Amino acid sequence: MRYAHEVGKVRAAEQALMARLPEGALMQRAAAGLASTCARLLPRVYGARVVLLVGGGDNGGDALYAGARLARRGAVVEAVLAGSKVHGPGLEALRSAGGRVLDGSGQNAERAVETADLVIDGLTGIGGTGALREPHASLARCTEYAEGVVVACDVPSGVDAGSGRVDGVAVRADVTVTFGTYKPGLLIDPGAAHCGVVELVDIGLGADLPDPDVVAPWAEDLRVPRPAPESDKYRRGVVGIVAGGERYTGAAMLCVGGAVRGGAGMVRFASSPHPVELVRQRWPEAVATVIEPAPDAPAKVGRVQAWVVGPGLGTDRKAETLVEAVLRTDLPVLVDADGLTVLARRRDLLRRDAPTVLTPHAGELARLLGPGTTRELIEARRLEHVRRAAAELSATVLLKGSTTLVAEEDRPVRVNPTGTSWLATAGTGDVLSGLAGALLAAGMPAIDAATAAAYLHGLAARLAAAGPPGPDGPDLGRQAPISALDVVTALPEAFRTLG
Ligand SMILES: NC(=O)C1=CN([C@@H]2O[C@H](COP(=O)(O)OP(=O)(O)OC[C@H]3O[C@@H](n4cnc5c(N)ncnc54)[C@H](OP(=O)(O)O)[C@@H]3O)[C@@H](O)[C@H]2O)[C@@H](O)CC1
Ligand SMILES: [K+]
Repeated sequence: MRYAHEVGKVRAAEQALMARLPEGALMQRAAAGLASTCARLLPRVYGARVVLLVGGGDNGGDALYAGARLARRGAVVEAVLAGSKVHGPGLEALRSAGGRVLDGSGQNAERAVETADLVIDGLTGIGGTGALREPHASLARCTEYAEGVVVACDVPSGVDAGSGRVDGVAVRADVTVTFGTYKPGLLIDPGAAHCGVVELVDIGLGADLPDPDVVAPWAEDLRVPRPAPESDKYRRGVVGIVAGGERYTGAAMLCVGGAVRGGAGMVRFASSPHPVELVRQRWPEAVATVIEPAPDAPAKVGRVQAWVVGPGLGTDRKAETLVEAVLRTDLPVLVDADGLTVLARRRDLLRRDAPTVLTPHAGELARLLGPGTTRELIEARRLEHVRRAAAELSATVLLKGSTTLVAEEDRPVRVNPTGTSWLATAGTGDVLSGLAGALLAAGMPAIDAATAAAYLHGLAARLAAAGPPGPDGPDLGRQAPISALDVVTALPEAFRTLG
């Protein structure tokens, strides 16, 4: 698991620790970690050309002290100072070690950045707010043309450490060396996409840090239920899916596919005649039943351990009757797609005792949260909105997007680390809801089922997009377009990667 803390909590922990340490000791720990990563990234420190981009705060101080350490090992270190403020003792240390200062305004600085063997970005760290101002923005921009390695100090400048938001220009680092704990913005896009490889340097904050605000699981943190020899199909979990209609059948097919390949002991599918016929043909392992939109519909389907309702269902009165009927059961229910649109006008249906999982994209969440919230606002501040949704809707909320987030009230938000840009294609959401429904039916707690489903779904998409693995595994650098059905097909391979 990678743990991330909000900026305020990082500062509080730093304060507490600093009070027990000699002055400047913490910054020296940070600078030592940064310098040692830089030294590892360079073929040879002696004679290497290193450029420091230095802002006016402590982030610039870290860069200056790290530069001084590299200069003492024989690197040729030049600092470009952004603005008139600078960390005085850090600059003094660099100068004493033989480093020099370049004029930050001219083409000199740009050329130095472009041709250096390594650039350290120390413009802004956790103290950066809003879009980068000049000359920071221009300096950040010229790192795009850097031929050498770009290493961000703590946070790529221009990325909001607390949320991952990027307003305007931000440094795109090859490596980010972060101190003490991850910051949420290093795990959540668009910020996460600017970090490259993130290295965490232990500066001793551990005991002073509270519980994390955000966590990102690794494969080994996820446990999916594995059938024991004595498990029959009922014990493995039966998932009921209410999806599709006479006009839209694809969503139902994909949702059932996600559930079948998601390890459900049995899938019970219920809909109107046409989708039922199609599901029988494509997924003979599912038990498909024609239902009328009536309050007793769930009882007619047979016994299940969890429900999925919504994909391709439509949003009319009939759909509303079915969503209501399913939510009135005392079983875990996952609501997706059209079901969420229905819920936006019937939030009263969310008052229930059994777990409810909602899987909206930003547009659907905007409708659910009501007036004043737009899709754009949610896209820009995903962490804040997924938390708010979990609290206001009393549900486990999985917010889909380039970084999928899973939130439950009073728990750290989970960040999904898998996925690919090719996943943003029609029908993949239906696969996800079927898969998550299967895991819910297997008895996983709602937040774990949603987290594991997002992980497996994103991994299956990556495997499908990368094609058959070569001798070194899947080549993720050469991905191709995929369909939602390809994701279904790749699910078994994704399951095999989990312990
Ligand atoms: N505390 C500790 O013990 C430890 C802290 N550590 C390090 O300190 C870092 C935090 O340092 P910090 O608090 O000084 O803030 P920092 O990230 O340098 O940014 C402030 C500067 O940026 C500027 N600025 C802001 N926004 C801007 C914008 N949009 N565009 C342009 N400029 C902008 C702002 O200017 P101002 O707005 O004040 O004019 C000010 O000059 C942390 O990330 C870690 O690296 C480590 O050494 C471990 C121990
Ligand atoms: K930085």
